[in-house]
Amino acid sequence: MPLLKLGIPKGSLEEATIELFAQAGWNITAHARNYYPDIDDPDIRCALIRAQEMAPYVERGALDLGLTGLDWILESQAEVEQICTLTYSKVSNRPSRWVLVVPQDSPIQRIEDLAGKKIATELVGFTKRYLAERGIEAAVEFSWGATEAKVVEGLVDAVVEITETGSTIRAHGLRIVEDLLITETRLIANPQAMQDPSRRAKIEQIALMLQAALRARHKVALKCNVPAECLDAVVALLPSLHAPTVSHLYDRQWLALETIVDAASVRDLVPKLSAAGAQGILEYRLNKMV
Ligand SMILES: Nc1ncnc2c1ncn2[C@@H]1O[C@H](COP(=O)(O)OP(=O)(O)OP(=O)(O)O)[C@@H](O)[C@H]1O
Ligand SMILES: O=P(O)(O)OC[C@H]1O[C@H](OP(=O)(O)OP(=O)(O)O)[C@H](O)[C@@H]1O
Ligand SMILES: [Mg+2]
Repeated sequence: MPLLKLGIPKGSLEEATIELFAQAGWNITAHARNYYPDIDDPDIRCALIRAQEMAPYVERGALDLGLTGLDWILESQAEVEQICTLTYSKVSNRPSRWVLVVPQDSPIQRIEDLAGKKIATELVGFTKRYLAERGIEAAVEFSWGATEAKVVEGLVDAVVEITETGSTIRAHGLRIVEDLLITETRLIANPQAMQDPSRRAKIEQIALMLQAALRARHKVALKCNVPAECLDAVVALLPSLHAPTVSHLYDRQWLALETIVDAASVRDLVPKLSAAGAQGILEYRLNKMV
């Protein structure tokens, strides 16, 4: 098959993306001084590309496939096929938000109060369109970064910035006026590449495995042994969607129970299972969930 040209986002998403590929089954090794990381799949050639430039390169076919944020796909207005959403950011498995922020004591309370004001952002096109759709006339200027500092210094009236954990906004003592966009990582493909059966198959394989790896991060497997007389009480505690597998132990008075649950529910669930008579409770991490 022809080599599939894959763009890995350089910058904020780089580490998290390489980690996700590793969990999905592909080892990518970045090198300090070149932008062509190795990948242990002879069908794929990798390139490190800025998230901001990913969609235009995928649109024109310089890359068949790439990962970038929804924010930069919208900003570039590139025509690419969005294969799937992969909800992870720089440090978490959650989306990030582009927000309008002002100093705590600013008179700006609502987005409409921006009329006649000056705003700095890296996401200029999106912000201009967002304001135009609401009939708000304001000056939007490009910021090369460290954007929060500009509103603190009074260089502009407001900034539109991305926030994930909220720590940068807190550190600058800023106030969020409005959410403009919830963004998460997307897998995007060149439309012609999707017409080619062998590249399409490879893209679908990658999409399936990346989604399976991400899904598994939110779930765990639970195993326990239950005396037969406690089985109904223990099963009643488990979420109904996840019907448990039940098998007999050598001692027929005991049953082994296995199920998949939300990782976040475990700290509440395990004490309840124990109180209902479950013993030898084990929790396993999962690597993939299809
Ligand atoms: N915590 C985060 N901070 C910034 N961007 C993030 C974060 N989490 C995810 N992203 C996504 O990463 C992409 C931006 O990454 P990129 O590395 O190109 O910009 P950057 O983080 O501003 O780079 P730089 O390190 O040069 O400031 C966007 O699609 C954005 O949605
Ligand atoms: O809500 P948080 O988790 O604090 O993350 C958001 C911050 O991270 C990014 O900064 P980056 O590291 O890209 O620096 P930059 O401002 O120079 O682009 C972004 O521009 C915010 O400043
Ligand atoms: Mg930045």
